[in-house]
Amino acid sequence: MEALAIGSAPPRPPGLALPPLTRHHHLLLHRSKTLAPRRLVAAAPMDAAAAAAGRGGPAPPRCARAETDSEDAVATTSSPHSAEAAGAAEQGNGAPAPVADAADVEGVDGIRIRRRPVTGPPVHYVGPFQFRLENEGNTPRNILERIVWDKEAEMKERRPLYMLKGPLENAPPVRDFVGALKASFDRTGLPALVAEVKKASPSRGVLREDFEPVQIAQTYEKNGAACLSVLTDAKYFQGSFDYLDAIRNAGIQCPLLCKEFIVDAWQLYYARLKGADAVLLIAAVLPDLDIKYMLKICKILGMAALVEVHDEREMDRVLGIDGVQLIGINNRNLETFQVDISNTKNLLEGERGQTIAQKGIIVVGESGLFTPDHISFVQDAGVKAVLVGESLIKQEDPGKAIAGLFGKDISPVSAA
Ligand SMILES: O=P(O)(O)OC[C@@H](O)[C@@H](O)c1c[nH]c2ccccc12
Repeated sequence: MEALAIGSAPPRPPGLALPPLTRHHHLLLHRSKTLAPRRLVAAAPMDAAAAAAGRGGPAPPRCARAETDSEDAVATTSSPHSAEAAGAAEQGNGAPAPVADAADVEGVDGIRIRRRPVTGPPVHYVGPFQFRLENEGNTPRNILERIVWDKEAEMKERRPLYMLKGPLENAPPVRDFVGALKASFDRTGLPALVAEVKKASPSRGVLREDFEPVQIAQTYEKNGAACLSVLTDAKYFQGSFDYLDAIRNAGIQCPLLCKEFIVDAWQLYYARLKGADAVLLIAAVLPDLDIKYMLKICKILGMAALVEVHDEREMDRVLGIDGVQLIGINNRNLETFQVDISNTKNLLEGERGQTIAQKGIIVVGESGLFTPDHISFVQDAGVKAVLVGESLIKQEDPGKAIAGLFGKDISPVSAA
C-alpha cells in the first residue's frame, strides 16, 4: 500500500491542471433573462447561511458585483476549481469580473446542484442602514442541494485529518468489493446483490421501525448478498457510521459500501477507518476533478469507488474519467425522487454500453427494484450487479426476501 497522504492534503495528481479560465467565461458572462426582479431589503449584518458560507470551508464561494449591468447579480461556484477560476478572474486585470446569476451556475463542471449557498452580494452601507439584496440563493432548490449543504456544514465539525491517522492504521483490512461482485455473478448467473442497510429515506420516510443493522446484515449475507451498502447519513437517512463499524466487527464477510454524500476527501479516510471497503461518489454532486482526485485517494486506501450517475450527461462525464471500475446507475432522480427503472436501460444503450464493455466497467443498477422481472430487465440492459434497499428492508426477514426478489434462492449454501 502506498503511504497515506495524511496530515496534509494529498497532492493534486499530476496532469490535472486547473481548467483554463476561458472554460468558465460563458458562465461568468451569461445572464439569465428569466430571473425574478430583485429587491433590496434591509438585512442583519450577516444572515446565518451567509455566515456559514463565510466561515471559510475548503472552497468559499466568491461573489463579485456585475460591472456591465445595473442589476446586481451573485456568482457562486460549485467546485474548488471553478472557485479558483473565479478568483483568477478577479485578480487577472484588477477589475471586478462580470458574474453569473444563481440560475446560471447550473452546469458548472457538469453538476446541476449548487454545492454551497449563494451568499448574496455584499452588504451595502447607506448611512446608518444596511441593505442586502434578497434572492433565492440561500434556499436549497431541491433535496439533493439541501443534503449537500448540510453535509458541508457537518464537515466543519469534523476532527482534523491528522487525528484519523492512528485509527486508520488500526482499521480492519480492506475486502475486495469488485471481486465479490464478480464472484457472485459468476456463481449465480444473476446480478450480484448489494443489499442496503437503510432505516429511512427522505422520499419514503421510515422503512423499518425495529431496525437492527447487524441482524439485517447477517440475514442479507446468509441469503446470498455479495456486498452490503450501509447508509451513514444521520439527518436524512437515519444512518450512522456506528452501523458500519458494528457490522464490520460482527464477523460479516461481505465487503461494505459506505453510503454517504461525499463532499470532502476527509470522509474517505473516515469511511475507511470505520471499516468501509467501498464508497459512493455521486456525479451529481462532484465535479470531474473531484472525482479523479477522490478515486486516487480511494486507490491509496485500497477502497473501491462506486461512481453514481443518473443521466446521459453524468454517464458521459464519468466514462471520460480513467480508473473508474464501477458505475452505479441510479433509477431515482435525487432532485425529484422520481424512480424509473428504464433509466438503466437508456443509459446503457448504443455507444455508451460498448464503451463500458470495452473498459470492463461493472454497472450496478440502483433503486426501485422490487420483482424478478425488474431484475431481469436491468440484467438484460447490461448490469452485473444491483443495489436494493426498500424492497428487502420492508419485509419481515429482509434476507429471506432476497429469494423473492430474484425468483430463486441465491444463498451460497443452496448453490453448494
Ligand atoms: O431503496 P431502493 O429504492 O432499493 O434504493 C436503494 C439505493 O439505490 C438508494 O438508497 C440510493 C441510491 N443512490 C443513493 C445515494 C444516496 C442515498 C441513497 C441512494
